[in-house]
Amino acid sequence: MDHFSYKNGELYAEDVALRAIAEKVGTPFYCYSSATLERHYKVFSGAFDGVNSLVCYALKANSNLAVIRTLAELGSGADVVSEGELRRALEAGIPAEKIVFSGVGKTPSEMRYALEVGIHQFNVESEPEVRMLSEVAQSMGKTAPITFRVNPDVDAKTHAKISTGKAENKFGVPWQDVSRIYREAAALPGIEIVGVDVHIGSQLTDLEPYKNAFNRVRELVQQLRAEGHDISRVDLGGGLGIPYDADIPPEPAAYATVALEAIGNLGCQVIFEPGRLIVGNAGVLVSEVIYVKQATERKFVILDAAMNDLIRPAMYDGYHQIDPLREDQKKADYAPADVVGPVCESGDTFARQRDMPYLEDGDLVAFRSAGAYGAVMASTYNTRPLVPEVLVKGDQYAVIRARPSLDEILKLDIMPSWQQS
Ligand SMILES: Cc1ncc(COP(=O)(O)O)c(C=O)c1O
Ligand SMILES: N[C@@H](CCCC[NH3+])C(=O)O
Repeated sequence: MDHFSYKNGELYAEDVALRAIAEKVGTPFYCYSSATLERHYKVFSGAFDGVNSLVCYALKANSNLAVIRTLAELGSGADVVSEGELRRALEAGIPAEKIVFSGVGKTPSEMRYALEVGIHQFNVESEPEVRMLSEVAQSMGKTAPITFRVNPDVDAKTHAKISTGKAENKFGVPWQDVSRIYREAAALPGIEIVGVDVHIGSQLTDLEPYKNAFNRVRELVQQLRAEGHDISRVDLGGGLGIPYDADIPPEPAAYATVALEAIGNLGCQVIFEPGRLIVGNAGVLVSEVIYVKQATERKFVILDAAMNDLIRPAMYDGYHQIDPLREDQKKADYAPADVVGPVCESGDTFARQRDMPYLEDGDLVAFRSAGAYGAVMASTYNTRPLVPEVLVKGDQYAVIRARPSLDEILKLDIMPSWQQS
């Protein structure tokens, strides 16, 4: 069931009309549905019922505290990639023992903080990193539980910018060096090896790359055990795609079958790091049409949202369905148009020559599937205030991040002494 649907001729988020939020909060804004967040989390975690598993929601997809809290209340763990995300996870109520720390560039001070709070594990991505982690842990009289993220050199068949499991990508330790790297790490005083980690990319719509990677990991676990390592956890990462356009990604249940066929009977705790799957379709970006410009070659629908608010179309040619809030407009005369924002870049284009319904100045539209990698990737480019976020639950809604004022933005800059009058 879609929690963003038309009722009484208007697009609603659960039981709240998006137009009513727009009137109070102004546009553009992100709006998330608690019911969708809950449903997605439950469908994913439910696919592993009865399995020794831990779902660590990947905060990078959407790290608003209220969103994390919604998932924390359902029992979610967290996958974090910075001290900032780690603090968010803890603040939102996710216990440290359900938090895994990923990323190729963890700094010594981030390591120290994570060791202090006692996270579940570090997913280490290189030899210099494991040596540094050992030193930091030893200096604190602790040992760091680690997996190595291994690079299985498989093609995830997704956009090049979000593919992470090929040998040419910066992620993970090279497959041919894994055995030596585990052996050397096992000898480090501040390190306790607990498992193996893999994450091959994002927005995967095909199970084949997963099958290949997970089967390679299965063999690796058996080999590492034969070499004397105590492997009790396998972290399979995230990456399962969502429907944006015509692609129909596999259901979590089918993904679970592939994962458990490969890893299920190894006697390990199986960890997952889904991001987009949980939050992607739980959010929309609502924007107002500022002008409709008829140029010689084409029609431009100019919105008040721009690439700084939602960068996926500019950065990955990402597709987002754009629907008018008024249902009668959704049914009205379609004609090709470019949908663009006000930022001074040609790349500030959300859709090119897309069949759009008839729209006029002042009309409101919603970008679908904007809950993941939307607000978190927003910037203030062109001195546009960071876009606010709203969370709906039933017939209630709350602003969960406010739009900063221009005064607040200007105050962030500091004039050097020689310029102060
Ligand atoms: C290590 C790691 N885990 C989890 C994720 C979450 O990915 P997704 O949002 O595609 O599920 C990512 C991002 O691709 C990642 O880099
Ligand atoms: N930001 C990307 C996904 C990146 C995944 C990061 N691990 C997107 O919007 O598709």
